Amino acid sequence: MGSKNKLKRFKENETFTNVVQPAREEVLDGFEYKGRWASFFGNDNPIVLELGCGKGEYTVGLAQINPDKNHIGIDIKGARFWRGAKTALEEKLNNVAFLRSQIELVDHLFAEGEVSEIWITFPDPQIKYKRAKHRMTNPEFLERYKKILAPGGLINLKTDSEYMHGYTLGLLQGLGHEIVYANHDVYKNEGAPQEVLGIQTFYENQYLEKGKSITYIQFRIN
Ligand SMILES: C[S@@+](CC[C@H](N)C(=O)[O-])C[C@H]1O[C@@H](n2cnc3c(N)ncnc32)[C@H](O)[C@@H]1O
Repeated sequence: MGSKNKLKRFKENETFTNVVQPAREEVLDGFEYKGRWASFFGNDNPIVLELGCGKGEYTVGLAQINPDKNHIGIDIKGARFWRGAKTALEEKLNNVAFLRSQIELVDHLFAEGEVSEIWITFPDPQIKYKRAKHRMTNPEFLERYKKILAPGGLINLKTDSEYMHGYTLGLLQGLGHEIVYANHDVYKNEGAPQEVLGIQTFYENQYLEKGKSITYIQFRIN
């Protein structure tokens, strides 16, 4: 995408009522919506997050299926989620928001137990050992998710990366967390839920064109 187009999207994001773009300091000093997301949406429906949402396909797709839940896509790249935010406004989906922030700050963005479910869609697997701290299912991230999830809250990981799939399964088993469901090729092996089969992301479509298998894990943190 050209820089002119990006600038246009950044400008438009500022006018979108469903986009929240706090400065890092605001988040660290006591974020206005932490513990108050119900006031943002005007109801206290369950909150579902998509972390590293890119263009926000899951945020919009799940919001269409579940109008009685509030969906928030988080990404640091505003020019990407501009797409999802615009679609949600055009379709008058008032249960959608996009939040521009670092996922590392997620426990500053939401209060304890404020989130009912998390989707992690096609994260960069960060295979190199030095990059492990950025892997979105590493133990530090799981601790952050645990803080903000309500009791029994679910985490969903959908990825093309065999590495990320295997790493996460091994970690969950080792730490004694509950693996609710796992499938290493969702379009081939029967049993994956409709939410997994019926929504495809931008990155997913690229992997599907290359004939890659798509994997899925649903789990709970103990
Ligand atoms: C590989 S892309 C996947 C995007 C989308 N989920 C999809 O499937 O098309 C990963 C996304 O995560 C975002 N991301 C990666 N690390 C992040 C972080 N620490 N905080 C916020 N966003 C992050 C990137 O900006 C990028 O949009």
